[in-house]
Amino acid sequence: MVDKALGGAGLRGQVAGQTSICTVGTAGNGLHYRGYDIETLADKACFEEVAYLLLRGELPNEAELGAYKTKLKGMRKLPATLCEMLEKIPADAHPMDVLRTGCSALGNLEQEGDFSAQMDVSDRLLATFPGIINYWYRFSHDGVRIDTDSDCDSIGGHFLALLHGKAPSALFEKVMNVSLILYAEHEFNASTFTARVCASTLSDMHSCVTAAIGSLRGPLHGGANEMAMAMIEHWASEEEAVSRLNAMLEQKEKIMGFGHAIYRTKDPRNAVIKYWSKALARDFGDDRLYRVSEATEQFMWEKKQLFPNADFFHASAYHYMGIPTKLFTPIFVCSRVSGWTAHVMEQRANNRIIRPSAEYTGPDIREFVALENRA
Ligand SMILES: CC(=O)SCCNC(=O)CCNC(=O)[C@H](O)C(C)(C)COP(=O)(O)OP(=O)(O)OC[C@H]1O[C@@H](n2cnc3c(N)ncnc32)[C@H](O)[C@@H]1OP(=O)(O)O
Ligand SMILES: O=C([O-])CC(=O)C(=O)O
Repeated sequence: MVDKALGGAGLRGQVAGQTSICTVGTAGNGLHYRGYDIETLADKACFEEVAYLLLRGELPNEAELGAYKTKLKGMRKLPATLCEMLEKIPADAHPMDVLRTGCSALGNLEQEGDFSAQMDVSDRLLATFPGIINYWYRFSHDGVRIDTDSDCDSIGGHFLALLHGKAPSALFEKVMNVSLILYAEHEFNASTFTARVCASTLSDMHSCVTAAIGSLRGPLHGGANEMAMAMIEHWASEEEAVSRLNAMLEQKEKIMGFGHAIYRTKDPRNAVIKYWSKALARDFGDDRLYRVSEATEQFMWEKKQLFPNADFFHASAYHYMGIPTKLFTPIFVCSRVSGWTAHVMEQRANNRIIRPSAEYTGPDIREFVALENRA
């Protein structure tokens, strides 16, 4: 029986399993990866260090980090067959579908088999996702067959290098690094829970991640960063933002990039990405989007006590770095795959098939009526 006090809809408040990877909102509004505070990680660590922490349980020392970055760099090349498949996907496909297909295709070409190489499979996905999405994007949009290797040794820098065909500025590489850290992990969110349900059947890693990408795609989850951009990009001023928001709320529309299933007063990732969005606005030389975003934040708090989640200021930040809006959510995948695969391995290590019960609301037991006798 669902505990009504916990607000059963959406399984809110129910403990659905154990994890040692992450806590969300336990210390008020805090977020910790394996005990480390998110703000400290975003300030002092690089994304590869954080991925290592999530996947292996401890921060690497200098030699371990160097070796890990070298390993990931050496895993970037895509199989030729995968490139051929990506070339067949049309330019108007949804980029999250491209990644979902790319992940699934890789699972055919490089089958996981038994789980003994699960760490290498996880690293391979982490290393190849920037190449998969950018190979498709550059081929379908620019007619270019890119080399999915780049000289950048950070995953964030590598993503931008593939997209723009040149090494990113130090500022852009730093912000990508911060962004990937912020997005890497978030306990039992919808996509991670999807991955764990799939893992609990003892399915392979590629199936778990493919399923998770499907869940992240939706606008109530990862897709919100793109929807936020679509909302703010046409607003010329703070005044226009406020009048449009008023109209949207009157129509009972949801404001994308606001609210959260767990946090009640703030999302700790917001202040971090907001800071970097402001720095990027200065660098860009036009802060309209940033000002409009700040006005939206202030209005939403005053009017609805709703705060920006991780997605909202990512919209302006990514835009300032010259990233097309349709690639926003795929970047989330390039990061969150570290959390998903860590959860799959954790589920496998202490598994019982996830199979909750349902409260039945259909008709009582009734007699079957033969087809010819039905009204
Ligand atoms: C990285 C991430 O995945 S973060 C989440 C990204 N998603 C978004 O930004 C989409 C917009 N936000 C939302 O749809 C929701 O806030 C969710 C999906 C994130 C959380 O949903 P819930 O847990 O159901 O929200 P919650 O129970 O706190 O909602 C309380 C009330 O606030 C309203 N509300 C919540 N978010 C919003 C919003 N963004 N805009 C307008 N109203 C909102 C709800 O409609 C609800 O109103 P009601 O009681 O009249 O029905
Ligand atoms: O935890 C959630 O429900 C959504 C979220 O913020 C995330 O996955 O990063």
